Amino acid sequence: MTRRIFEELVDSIAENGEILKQQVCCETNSLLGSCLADLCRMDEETSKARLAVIDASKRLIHLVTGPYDLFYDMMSEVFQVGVICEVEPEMFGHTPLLVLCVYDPVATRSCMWNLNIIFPVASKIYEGLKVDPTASDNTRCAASLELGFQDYVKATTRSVYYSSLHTVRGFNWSSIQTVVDIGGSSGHVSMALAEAHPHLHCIVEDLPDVISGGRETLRPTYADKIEYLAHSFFEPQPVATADCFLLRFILHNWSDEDVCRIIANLSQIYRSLCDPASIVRYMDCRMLALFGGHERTKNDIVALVQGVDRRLVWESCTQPEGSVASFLALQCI
Ligand SMILES: C[S@@+](CC[C@H](N)C(=O)[O-])C[C@H]1O[C@@H](n2cnc3c(N)ncnc32)[C@H](O)[C@@H]1O
Repeated sequence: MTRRIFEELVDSIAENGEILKQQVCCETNSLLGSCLADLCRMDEETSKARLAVIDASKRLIHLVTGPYDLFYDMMSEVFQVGVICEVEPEMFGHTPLLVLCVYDPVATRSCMWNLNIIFPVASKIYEGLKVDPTASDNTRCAASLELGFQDYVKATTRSVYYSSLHTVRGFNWSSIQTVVDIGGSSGHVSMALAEAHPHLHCIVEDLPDVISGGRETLRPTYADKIEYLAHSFFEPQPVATADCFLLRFILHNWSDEDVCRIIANLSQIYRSLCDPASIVRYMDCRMLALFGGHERTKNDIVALVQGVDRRLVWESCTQPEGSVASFLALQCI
């Protein structure tokens, strides 16, 4: 179909162009202006041929260049992004932003992050708002729906390897009165501890939003056993009288430098850690890919801790059977 129209247009231009050519040849140069429209003695046949050439040429341009209006609409969308602009009518050029992206690797990566991560996630905002119109539940936000990150976390924490029962059973809690559950989230580990060891007083520390969520949902049975404290582990530890600081799945997504800052903010440390096993190596890779952090062996931790405070000395390491993590006990001498 397109081929037939193309051939008809080319033939029409050739045929009518021939008629125009004859007229042009009859004119003396002095009478011919800057274009054929200026032909002074144009008879009816020539006039028709001229209009036919104009019409066929326009249609041929559209056929060869594609639907220009649609193309222009699409370009107008691209203008909004700010990387291409219309330098002059129908002439497109790069903006300084695009030039920056070409020469600055940080700007390029930032654009790629937006294109690969943010834009696909943002496309799920509508679905997220349909299930959670207040947009207050991060398990149903666009990122969770698109990337399934919360499901991944849920599935991991549900597995037996990560069970809080290992924390409950794997350590001799009888000598401890007060435990600070650093980065304790909504307090699920403290609840398991309080249930199994009723003498324990647990203080759950986490970021303010997490703490207010935990406080609101705490069951009355735990009211006198668990308290909540909004605190960042990058600030000096406010609870000076605790017997034990529990850091469960806290250090592994931070760099050595950050881990040193976290440790330096504590006066005594008890840290659960496992010896390298295949599951830990797997976790190690995930921490590296997601946060630039990594899992640490007993020796890694001891070296880090000693670098921060030489009074903190290695006491014991026990790995509850079936647990991915171990208890690493360090004592302040
Ligand atoms: C991987 S979760 C571990 C939760 C809990 N300890 C467990 O074992 O299931 C890490 C926790 O650290 C908290 N967190 C992140 N940055 C923090 C900070 N600067 N200060 C205190 N808590 C923080 C997060 O809100 C989250 O609850």
